[in-house]
Amino acid sequence: MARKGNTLKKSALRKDEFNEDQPKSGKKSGKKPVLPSWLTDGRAVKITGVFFILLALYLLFAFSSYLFLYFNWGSDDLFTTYSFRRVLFDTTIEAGNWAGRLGAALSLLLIKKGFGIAAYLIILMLLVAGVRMAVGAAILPAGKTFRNSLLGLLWLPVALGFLLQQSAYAILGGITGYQSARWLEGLLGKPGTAIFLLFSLVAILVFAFNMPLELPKRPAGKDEAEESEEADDNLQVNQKTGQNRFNTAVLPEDKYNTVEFAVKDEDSHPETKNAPFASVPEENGFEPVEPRPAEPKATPEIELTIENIDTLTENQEIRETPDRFTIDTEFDPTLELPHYQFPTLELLDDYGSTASISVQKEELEANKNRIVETLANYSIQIDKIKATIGPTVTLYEIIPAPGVRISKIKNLEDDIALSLAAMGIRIIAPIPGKGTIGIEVPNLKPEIVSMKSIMGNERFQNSKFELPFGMGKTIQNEPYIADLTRMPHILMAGATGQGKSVGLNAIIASILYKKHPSQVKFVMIDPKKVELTLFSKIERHFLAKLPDSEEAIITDTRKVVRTLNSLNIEMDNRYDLLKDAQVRNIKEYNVKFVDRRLNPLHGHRFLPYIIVVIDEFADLIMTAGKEIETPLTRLAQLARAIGIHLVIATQRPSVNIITGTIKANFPARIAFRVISKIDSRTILDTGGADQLVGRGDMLLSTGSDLIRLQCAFVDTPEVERITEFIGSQRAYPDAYHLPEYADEQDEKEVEFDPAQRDELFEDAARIIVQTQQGSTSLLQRKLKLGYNRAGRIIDQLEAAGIVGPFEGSKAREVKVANEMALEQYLKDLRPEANPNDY
Ligand SMILES: Nc1ncnc2c1ncn2[C@@H]1O[C@H](COP(=O)(O)OP(=O)(O)OP(=O)(O)O)[C@@H](O)[C@H]1O
Repeated sequence: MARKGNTLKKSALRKDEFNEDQPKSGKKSGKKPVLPSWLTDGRAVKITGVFFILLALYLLFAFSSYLFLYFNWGSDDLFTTYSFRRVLFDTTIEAGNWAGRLGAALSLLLIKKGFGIAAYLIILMLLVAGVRMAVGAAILPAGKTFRNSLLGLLWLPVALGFLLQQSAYAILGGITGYQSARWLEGLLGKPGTAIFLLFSLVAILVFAFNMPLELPKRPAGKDEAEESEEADDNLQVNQKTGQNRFNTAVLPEDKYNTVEFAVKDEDSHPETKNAPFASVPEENGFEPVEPRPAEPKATPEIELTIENIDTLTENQEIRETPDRFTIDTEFDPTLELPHYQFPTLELLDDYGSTASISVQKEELEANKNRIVETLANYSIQIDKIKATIGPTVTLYEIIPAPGVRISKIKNLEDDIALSLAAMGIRIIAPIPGKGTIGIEVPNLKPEIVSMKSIMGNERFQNSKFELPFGMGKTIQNEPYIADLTRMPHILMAGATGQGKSVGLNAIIASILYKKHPSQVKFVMIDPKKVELTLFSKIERHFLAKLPDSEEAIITDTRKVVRTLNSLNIEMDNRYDLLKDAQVRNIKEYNVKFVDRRLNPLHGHRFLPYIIVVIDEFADLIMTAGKEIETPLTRLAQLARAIGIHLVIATQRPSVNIITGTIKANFPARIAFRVISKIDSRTILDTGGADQLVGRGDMLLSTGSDLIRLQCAFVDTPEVERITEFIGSQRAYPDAYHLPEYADEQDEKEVEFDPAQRDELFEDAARIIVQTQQGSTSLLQRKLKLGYNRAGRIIDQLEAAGIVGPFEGSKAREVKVANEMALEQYLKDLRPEANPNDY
């Protein structure tokens, strides 16, 4: 929209409002300016500013000279003998002051008769105002300087007048100060005046500087002191040396292998030995070839080309990342742990050569022949087959002969799979965006994609994503690197032993390799109690927990409910901060905070990302149902903008676990091999996951795309080494604390009181002892109770010694062997049995 003339607000004092956008003439408004332009265009302001600066310098000379003369030669008091007017105009009077007669007169007025040395504050105010008006720069915040200087002009003369009244230095408080102090003394007495002055000093300091009032502390603990010293040292060291945070090796970008077969004749089947391979580099296991010239032949001869074979070598270069510290005044959250070293690639294992793509030409040929044969049986003619060899499967891309309908091939899906007789075949008809049909056939010798090859890849190392993670390799052998903030939550499913835990570890490890502990925190929920325990070593670096919780890896369902609710509070708090900062998301918020445009005194703080990892979600939903689902869904719906992301894994992808609401809020879903097509549909909304080969073979759905990946493999010893490496470094005093959340249950939980036990306590005890299963969900079912009440009863049973403590996904131990023993036990527990207790 075009800007209209003369619509900008004008102010005589604001330099920045007189900018280029200002209309050059008043033509459009048609009105004549009331004031001359030099008054309104900022020139007058500049001139006044320069005048103030020079006046400040003049007064500095005058005051200093006045005090110098006063203390060395007694005085330069012209006023005692001459009038102010005479001092100004009588040229016969000689002033000793360096600033002449006027300087002497002003000093006498402002220092001796006025405010004593507090008069220097007037110079300060003139300077601040002058510089601001002349060049638009702020040497000090103007408002605060004026306010504090005026308070100083009030307090300092009186205080000095009180303290120095009998000494030769009484002039430092000025006559005003001296007389005010006398008056106060008459009114309050000396002690009263001293108390008043002390009180007013404290009041001014609190008012002006928000001075904290606290009792003197014991000397700071060793850790704290060292930490802050180190922070300073580090800043210097790093500024000087430009030390880097990574010292890690980089692997070059992976190349992929594509093999092309061309079908020349559909009449018969090709002979493997005739396949036109050229010389074979031994280490690759197969060879680049030139396509053979198409010669008319009697057989359906197939031409094979292999494009673009490249051997990967490891650790080719050491990459240096940009300097960690810049010399400026930006807030740097990483200085909280300045010596933190990022994990190095040496902590990871290789799992054989990263280059070996071990599909042999015989295997390729055999598969190709079977595909051609099968299709020929159904009279489907094909023009060309192209094979792309991935780490686990090879994709045979078929270009049908003109006139062949894709739907025909699609209908033959099952037959083709059957005749290829291999597990893990997946047919993609057509490949989205191409007019070809894809048949994925598992390799006889699948390749393990090591985490090292992903982390060492340039794409990962140079990634500018907020929360980058390397999931594995695509069928083109390229690393798949994504940003968790864009996902923004991940739901992962797969039958037991198919690679979920490894997948979770790959995501967590990626982020540990890229992020400083101040930038990201994990909330780890592990009802199985085994998978995530390794990460407890990095509790004080990377984990977040409830303030009263001892364990940072959350295994108890009750605590999970509390933690998820607490995360909801954290989310609401963060939204308030974002609103106050007038930004839309955590990224903008942190940029503003780092630029020091948000005041920590108003509650602003650097916000780390929080990643909530849940291994075995089904267990939680089975035991706590809605209590888990409600806060979790709210997080999934709303937490993206404030930097909370969820990564959830489950063995059982059934519809009662992965409900519609949960699915709707998790657009990114990962499926490892599942048992049935129905499970595949539940997780991905399509089949395919039941056709995977297992061991990290996975499908990733991002809502629009479905990609087959081989998940990066990171083994337990590797995770141990990473956590050990991080855990052995200097840490925060504790894990990151989430806001307090107490549910009603916790309040009641404190102590078991037999008199207050639930009325179903005894029935519950009988059910548990009869079935010998200490399970909350059993009580829920049998007694038709909600989770809260069943949980409360099970706690009471634990306190009464009938069941043992919570053991994750396992049922609690039942400590009473049979019903007879229980009846006796219950009898003893009844209040009537122990009358003295009440
Ligand atoms: N990406 C991978 N590459 C190679 N092997 C893998 C990969 N992922 C998993 N495996 C193999 O499968 C085994 C089981 O994997 P994992 O523990 O991740 O399964 P899971 O799905 O978590 O099982 P559960 O649900 O029983 O915990 C691993 O010990 C490993 O041998």
